[in-house]
Amino acid sequence: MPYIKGKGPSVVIALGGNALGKTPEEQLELVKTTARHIVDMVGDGVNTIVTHGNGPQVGMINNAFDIASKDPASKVPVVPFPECGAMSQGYIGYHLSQAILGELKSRGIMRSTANIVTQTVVYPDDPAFDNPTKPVGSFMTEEEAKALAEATGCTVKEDAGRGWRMVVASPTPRRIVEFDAVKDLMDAGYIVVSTGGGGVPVFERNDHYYGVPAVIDKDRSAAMLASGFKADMLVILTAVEKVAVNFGKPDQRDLDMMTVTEAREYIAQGQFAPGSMLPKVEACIDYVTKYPQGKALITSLECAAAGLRGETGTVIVTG
Ligand SMILES: Nc1ncnc2c1ncn2[C@@H]1O[C@H](COP(=O)(O)OP(=O)(O)O)[C@@H](O)[C@H]1O
Ligand SMILES: NC(=O)OP(=O)(O)O
Repeated sequence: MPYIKGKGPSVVIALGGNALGKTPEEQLELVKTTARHIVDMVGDGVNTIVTHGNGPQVGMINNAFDIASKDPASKVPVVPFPECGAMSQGYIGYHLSQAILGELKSRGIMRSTANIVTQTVVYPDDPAFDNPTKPVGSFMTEEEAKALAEATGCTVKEDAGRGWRMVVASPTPRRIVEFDAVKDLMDAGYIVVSTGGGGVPVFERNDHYYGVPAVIDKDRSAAMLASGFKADMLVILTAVEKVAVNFGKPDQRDLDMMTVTEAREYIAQGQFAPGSMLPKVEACIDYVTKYPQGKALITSLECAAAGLRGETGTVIVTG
């Protein structure tokens, strides 16, 4: 089916960490595979917005500037955290866009990409600012993490049984500043890479925006975009094909479908790990609650195209 601008179904995709890798070199290689799966999924018929995480990347950029700026000989200035967030969006978007363009071209699909460095309004009184929870940067041992906290004053925490990381506040996204521009580009047929890392968090004061040192959960921002656009689907791509109950236990059971009521029951039972699967399920609940005609899908990058065809993954619907 040839692509007809604005006529196909619409999808907001949220890419997890396994789609990007941890270093620029690794990312440049991994995004080729990511782009193949994205184009398999949305090819020439789907209106698409691609959002992505930035935890490892914003931490890496922040760390590099932090260390360099402490050495007077380097003449590297102090670079604030929101600027690091914007840099992470720019560099990840550049890699993704390059890879998607290459994939489209190799298949003869006449579409293009557009990257938008996006700002997301958050509220100053958000309680998240009193309790940093969002892991950024690379994993460390407990000793390394505590030494970093001692040296820089940052907060460090254990991340879902996988090691220690620096953590920053993760406020609730309230509004995407560039929402209209993203919509116009999507309607014009571009595959839009937007709201990376959830968008750079900003406070809005007297008609101006001010960057905030925090990282928004990208799945929550993706859900807000999807409900705002009344997108037909929110697709959260991570490292597992399906969401499970009793995850990692001998009696693990993979789920094909959950209603919002069932998802809430599983959350109450503690089935989804905070900091990993829980925010994804919550984002899906948020989207289908605000836009009940929508369908949310959680699956792996490899299963993305099959998931969109309804063949696999976990679907979350209203009810
Ligand atoms: N109930 C569950 N079902 C499936 N996966 C789960 C569950 N609880 C925790 N997980 C873990 O959550 C991971 C997804 O979270 P995370 O790695 O933080 O996401 P991202 O892909 O956005 O980086 C899965 O790969 C899986 O290891
Ligand atoms: N911003 C964000 O959610 O990044 P990660 O997915 O890398 O944690």
